[in-house]
Amino acid sequence: MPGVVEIAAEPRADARGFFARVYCPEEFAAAGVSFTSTQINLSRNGRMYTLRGMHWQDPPYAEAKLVRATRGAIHDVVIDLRRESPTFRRWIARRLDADRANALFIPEGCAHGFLTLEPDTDVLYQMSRPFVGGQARGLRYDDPGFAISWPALPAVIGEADLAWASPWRG
Ligand SMILES: Cc1cn([C@H]2C[C@H](O)[C@@H](COP(=O)(O)OP(=O)(O)O[C@H]3O[C@@H](C)C(=O)[C@@H](O)[C@H]3O)O2)c(=O)[nH]c1=O
Repeated sequence: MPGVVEIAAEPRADARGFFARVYCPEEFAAAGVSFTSTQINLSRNGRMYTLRGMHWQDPPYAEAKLVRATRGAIHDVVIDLRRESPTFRRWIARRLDADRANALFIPEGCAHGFLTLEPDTDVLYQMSRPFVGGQARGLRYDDPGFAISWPALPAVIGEADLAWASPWRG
């Protein structure tokens, strides 16, 4: 999907564990990803199969984000909502886990959501712009127009995420 990039860390392991650089704007730019973060958000998810999504914001509040699990693991999903994109309306999924320290860069114009794959999973987002309330847009994780294949049904999901209009007619 154009502009969506999985970032693999290069952990240097020793007797203590590992060390990995996980965010480097210069290296990202060299790989064609223009991204600097202004805010960092953390969500804690107690139960396995907690679902959050599918979220985005429209211009002028559109956000790019760099997402990772810092504890546990997630099944991370991106839907391309950019009309000019060759993958408009398609979705992709990646497993992100704390042990591998991998991350997904999600550009503006894409919906994002995840399902936790372990209990007590923490998800860290680096955001391209400061949060502006009241601008959240969303569609249902099970919207028939997208038919996302999830590894399990959600055990926990917020009321707001169940209330998005379905099917999405954006
Ligand atoms: C997203 C966000 C929420 N909030 C507030 C609003 C609300 O009171 C509380 C919880 O917000 P939400 O219910 O929207 O949180 P959540 O459902 O976890 O929203 C997140 O979902 C994932 C899938 C994303 O991609 C994120 O960008 C974000 O949209 O935190 C902030 O203060 N800053 C923020 O950046």
